[in-house]
Amino acid sequence: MSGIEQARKTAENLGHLTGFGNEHSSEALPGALPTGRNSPQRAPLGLYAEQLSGTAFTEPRAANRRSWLYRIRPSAAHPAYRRIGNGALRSAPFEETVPDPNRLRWNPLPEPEPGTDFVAGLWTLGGNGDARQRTGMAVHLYAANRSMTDRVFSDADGELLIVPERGGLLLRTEFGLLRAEPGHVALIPRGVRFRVELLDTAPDGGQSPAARGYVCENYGQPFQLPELGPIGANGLANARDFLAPTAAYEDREEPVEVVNKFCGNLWSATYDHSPLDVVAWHGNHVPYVYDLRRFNVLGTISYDHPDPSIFTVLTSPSDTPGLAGVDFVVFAPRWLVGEDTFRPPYFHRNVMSEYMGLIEGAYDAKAEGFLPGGGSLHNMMSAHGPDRETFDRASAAELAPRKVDDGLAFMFETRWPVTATAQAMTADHLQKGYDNVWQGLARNFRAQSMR
Ligand SMILES: O=C(O)Cc1cc(O)ccc1O
Ligand SMILES: [Fe+2]
Repeated sequence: MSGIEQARKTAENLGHLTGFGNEHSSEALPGALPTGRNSPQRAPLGLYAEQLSGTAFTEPRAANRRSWLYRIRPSAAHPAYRRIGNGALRSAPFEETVPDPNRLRWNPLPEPEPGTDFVAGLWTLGGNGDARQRTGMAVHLYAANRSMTDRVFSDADGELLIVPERGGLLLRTEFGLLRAEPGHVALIPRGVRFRVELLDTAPDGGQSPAARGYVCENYGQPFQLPELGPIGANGLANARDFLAPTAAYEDREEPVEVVNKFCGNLWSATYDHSPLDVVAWHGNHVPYVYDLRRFNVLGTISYDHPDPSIFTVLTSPSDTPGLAGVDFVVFAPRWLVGEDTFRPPYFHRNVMSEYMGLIEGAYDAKAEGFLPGGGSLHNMMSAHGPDRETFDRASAAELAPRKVDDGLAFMFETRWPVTATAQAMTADHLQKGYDNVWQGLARNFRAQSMR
């Protein structure tokens, strides 16, 4: 059986625990989880107890994230970490280029070199804040053609929201296994070790595995569900649709490299066993997947185009109420029924900065040039909105109810401008002439109303 077939078979029968932010618990062997206490004098089955804290011990209950792991060896049993090359991964603070007010758009990443795994395939577009201060975010893309085998990755700098665009992923984590297909998002919390195996070959009939997508690295407060306010008790991303893994462990006494992203750099230490050796766990600092097609899209049933905050799946709050460090927003299939309304996204200038990506199909504000696997960056106050073709079409369209179901787009919307990396500004796949999509918008002004 090929690696892909094996991974597929594994991915097909995974158990899950449901619910966002729950105090989950799971054991791969009966009796592995201690009852009534976290740290018994001797943990069951000769396991080591270890707490993994994603928030300060003292943060309020509603925000507090931690898990207890019961593992074959404690994580502490490892030799020194040594620096390794960062590849195309960059980190905040982003100072390679001057923040750019221009609207920027990229085509998909070029095909990776043969033998590129998920970690080697990470390519940073830009970001903001400071990893050392646990503020801000980074936008990464990935393109991989090989499963990780004898190494695992973890990110001390932040949580990773993985948005597959091409090819399914099997995520083997300390907490168990998750499957993330295009159209799903997967979240790996800060510090959690994981290995990425690829589940698909390239769509062109190629034999080699292929995976491509986006990653929002969130240095700030963990993503949470947005408040619902007057929407009520249900809607948007429903908590029950978030799936956490059930415990599954590797008992491998052989060298496994742990690649640790720490304050912007990659460090490596080789354990003499697999650190995915957690037999039981409980807590709420856990990885999860969410199927974006489960998003309960709310919008106008009268007139006007609501602000896209209505499409927020997850938000990382800042210390200022209502101001997100970063929001993850999805443009999912939905009906448009607004009367006397310009239905696509309006022209706007926004204090927040918007990175957009496309998982499949097309996006309703752009007639051409915004491609699956590509992305656009509309930084703080940069003027953008529908391209000329979209404006002309939508201004003349007959306003019958219309289903928009030909694409799945998303946005990382962040409080601070995104400074691009040098590689992003010099990349061949940075589009030239993006400004032209707004050229030729006709002057329609008449001093006298025709109504
Ligand atoms: O396409 C964009 O720019 C994202 C976006 C979508 C929308 O519906 C309203 C505002 C906005 O920034
Ligand atoms: Fe926008």
